[in-house]
Amino acid sequence: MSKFQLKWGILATGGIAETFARDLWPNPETRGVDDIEHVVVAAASSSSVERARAFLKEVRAPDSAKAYGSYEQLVQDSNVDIIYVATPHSHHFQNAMLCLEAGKNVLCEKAFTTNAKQTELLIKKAKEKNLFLMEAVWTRYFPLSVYVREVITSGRIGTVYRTAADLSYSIPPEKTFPDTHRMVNPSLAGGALLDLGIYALTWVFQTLYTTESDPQSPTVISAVEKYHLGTDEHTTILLTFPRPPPARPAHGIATTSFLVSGDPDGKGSAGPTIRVQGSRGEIQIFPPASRPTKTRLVLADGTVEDREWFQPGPGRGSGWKNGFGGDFNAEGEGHGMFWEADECAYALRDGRKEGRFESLQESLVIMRVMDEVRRQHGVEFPETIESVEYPLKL
Ligand SMILES: NC(=O)C1=CN([C@@H]2O[C@H](COP(=O)(O)OP(=O)(O)OC[C@H]3O[C@@H](n4cnc5c(N)ncnc54)[C@H](OP(=O)(O)O)[C@@H]3O)[C@@H](O)[C@H]2O)C=CC1
Ligand SMILES: O=C1OC[C@@H](O)[C@H](O)[C@H]1O
Repeated sequence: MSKFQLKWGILATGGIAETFARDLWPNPETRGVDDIEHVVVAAASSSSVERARAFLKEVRAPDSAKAYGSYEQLVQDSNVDIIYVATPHSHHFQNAMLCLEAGKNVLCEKAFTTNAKQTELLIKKAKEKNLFLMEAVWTRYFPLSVYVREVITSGRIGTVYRTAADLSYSIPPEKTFPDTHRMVNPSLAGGALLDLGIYALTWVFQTLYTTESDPQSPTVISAVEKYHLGTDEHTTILLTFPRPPPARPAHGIATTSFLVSGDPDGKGSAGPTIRVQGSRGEIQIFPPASRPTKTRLVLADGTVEDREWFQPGPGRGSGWKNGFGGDFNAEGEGHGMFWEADECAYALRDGRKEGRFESLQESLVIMRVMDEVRRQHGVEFPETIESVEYPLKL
């Protein structure tokens, strides 16, 4: 059987670009996928062509892969099918628009853009150009997430009325990050919400929003503590999802923080970081919410089902370059970014323009929720990165 080969261009050469590109290297058959394959054919760095070249070597791209010293050159490469955008949040709109304008399909890192208006414009451009566009919320594509959604749609836990989800790390920003770092810097659209909170929102949405036949935007109430730079460091969001009567509304509680940890000992001893609660039981997901590997189903009839979700390898994941995440994969374990890459390959092979497990509409609604949280607390970014003007030099 001939395999569909997806040719990737990597835009940026930072921490997650490296992790993602490494995950493209293992043979998909190691995860039971035998009809597609990935190859990195090009990478671009905004700093230098040498950096792009070194990156290609680090991620074991073929010798034929092209290195570019600018993103503008990368998008002109006719051998590239799809571009993975891995710059800071602040730059996603400009970078993804550059790719779409040049006729390239795009997988863009989370958070999709700085604000919802920018996301709207990307969606419009992708539609106009008939291109594939997807926010890289990798967690949605894990077999674990597929299982959780199936537990819900099968009715095993009854009607789901509440999801509480958290992604928090005890990383006091003043001790962990220089003010210029993308995690805290307003000029790079930093803060807990866009970086980590989006995973808590992902779990709330993929359990309360996508399962509804007629999904509606939730109402938003929030509490935010700000870091001295004005970005958020400790955020709690309460969402109410309306449902057509006689069903009752569902509540989502999404929390994120740099001040406390959802997994203090790093072993899940503190318990689940996500609880999806229905009228007949609940499904629990253990930390971290971005890359969980353990679930527990607890039903009112006494059933308890524990499952482990190994990320098949080989592969090596890397955490944040500044060291607080570190390498957290055992040898022989993949990082798990290949599932979203596989989704892109299937979409391009089959002519789909969106990912199956998060529609562009849903990405947009989540961006609107984050806009609303920021609006409620005056969390503002510089005008240039909130701008919907394109092109704009940042
Ligand atoms: N899915 C996941 O698990 C993760 C996702 N992410 C997401 O990936 C994105 C990037 O994060 P991460 O890789 O950790 O960030 P890094 O800071 O490690 O890398 C960002 C890269 O973007 C490029 N870049 C372009 N312009 C700028 C600029 N003005 N300032 C800084 N970098 C710039 C640089 O590469 P170059 O010069 O070579 O172009 C840089 O190396 C974010 O959207 C983040 O939320 C991050 C971590 C995990
Ligand atoms: O996307 C992410 O997931 C895991 C976190 O470690 C990281 O900060 C974030 O960007």
